[in-house]
Amino acid sequence: MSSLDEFGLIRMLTEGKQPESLLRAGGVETGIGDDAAVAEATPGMRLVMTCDTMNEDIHFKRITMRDADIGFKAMASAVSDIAAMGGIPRYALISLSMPKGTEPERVRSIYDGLYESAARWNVMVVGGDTTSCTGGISLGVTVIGEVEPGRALLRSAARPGDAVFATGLLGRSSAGLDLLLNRAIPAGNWGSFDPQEEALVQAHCRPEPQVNAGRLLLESGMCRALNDISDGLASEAWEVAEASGVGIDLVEDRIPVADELYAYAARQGKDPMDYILYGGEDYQLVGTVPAGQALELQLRCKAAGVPLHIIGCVTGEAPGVRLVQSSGFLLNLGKRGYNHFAEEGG
Ligand SMILES: Nc1ncnc2c1ncn2[C@@H]1O[C@H](COP(=O)(O)OP(=O)(O)O)[C@@H](O)[C@H]1O
Ligand SMILES: Cc1ncc(C[n+]2csc(CCOP(=O)(O)OP(=O)(O)O)c2C)c(N)n1
Ligand SMILES: [Mg+2]
Ligand SMILES: [Mg+2]
Ligand SMILES: [Mg+2]
Repeated sequence: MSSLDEFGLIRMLTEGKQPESLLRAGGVETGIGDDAAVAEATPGMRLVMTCDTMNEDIHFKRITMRDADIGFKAMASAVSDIAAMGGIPRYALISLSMPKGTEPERVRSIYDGLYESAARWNVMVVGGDTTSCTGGISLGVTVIGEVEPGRALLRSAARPGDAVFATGLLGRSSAGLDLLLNRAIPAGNWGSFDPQEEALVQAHCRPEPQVNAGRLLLESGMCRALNDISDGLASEAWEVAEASGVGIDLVEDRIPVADELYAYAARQGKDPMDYILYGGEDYQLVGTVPAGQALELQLRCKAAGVPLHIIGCVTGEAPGVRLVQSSGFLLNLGKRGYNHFAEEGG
């Protein structure tokens, strides 16, 4: 980072990435360059606010993600929390910390990915903060969005008798991570993955937050609770169960397993459910709908091209999550998922 000072660096990373006309159309009055950003709030809407951080060696390593993927995924994971509220993402602030001596090319690529992700979900990057640090790279993304008053989809809204659903396929990101860690080839030089492996790697490096699904679920008026899956299905279902004061039964035979996950898990001698329940970083949504409306919601989602799988039900049991196994055995699932402060790290 020798040839650039902090301000030159910020300019290099952000200048011209989102043209003035786009920012204006997106509601930005004052963007990057002043003490703070000023942007429009849609009259009558509420703000939805969230942040997520990606740290080197915790969320990514040189062998697991290309630099552009890091930026893409940092934005995607924050947008996912807006999606999980049924909100519309609008603005983002980026907090970048990196060790002195980081190659400018590296951060430039991270920002390419960040802006690619921002464009995808129509998010205006309005500011941030850049600092040096002693560890690895850290990228924090704050996203501000909007939602109709009183309509946000909360973890606490599940009721006994609801059906439990998940959008899309789970466990693939975690299997992709497993694959990348086992191969231990520097990111960008992979080259040798077969198409099924490539799909797992893609799920890990380029997750797709379910913004359209979240909006559809809110607008349907049928969805009760909603949560995004960052730490694994078991952990996120537990969050809904505890916040709502209900039990959740997941039915193993109803949880879809992607072909590529099935094949990879079989090769590893592992159960695909381990990736699905405890892996995380899928950024799909898990939620509940009154059972009598589940089919209607499913049809409405299908018509909009949003997959919705009914994977279980909400019970009046004490808060907890159980798996109805294919054998019929009822297994109590631990709160286990990715845990930053677990002894073994995760
Ligand atoms: N350091 C913190 N200070 C204040 N609030 C926090 C902090 N970390 C997390 N939270 C809040 O705690 C809640 C749960 O956070 P987290 O588990 O990270 O959410 P998610 O998994 O959906 O990203 C959120 O409301 C989040 O804003
Ligand atoms: C090198 C590496 N090791 C392990 C993981 C797995 N991992 C790291 S953080 C995480 C959970 C999601 O991150 P978190 O910061 O907890 O997101 P949040 O729940 O706050 O959205 C997972 C599964 C990874 N992505 N990369
Ligand atoms: Mg978090
Ligand atoms: Mg979340
Ligand atoms: Mg999150």
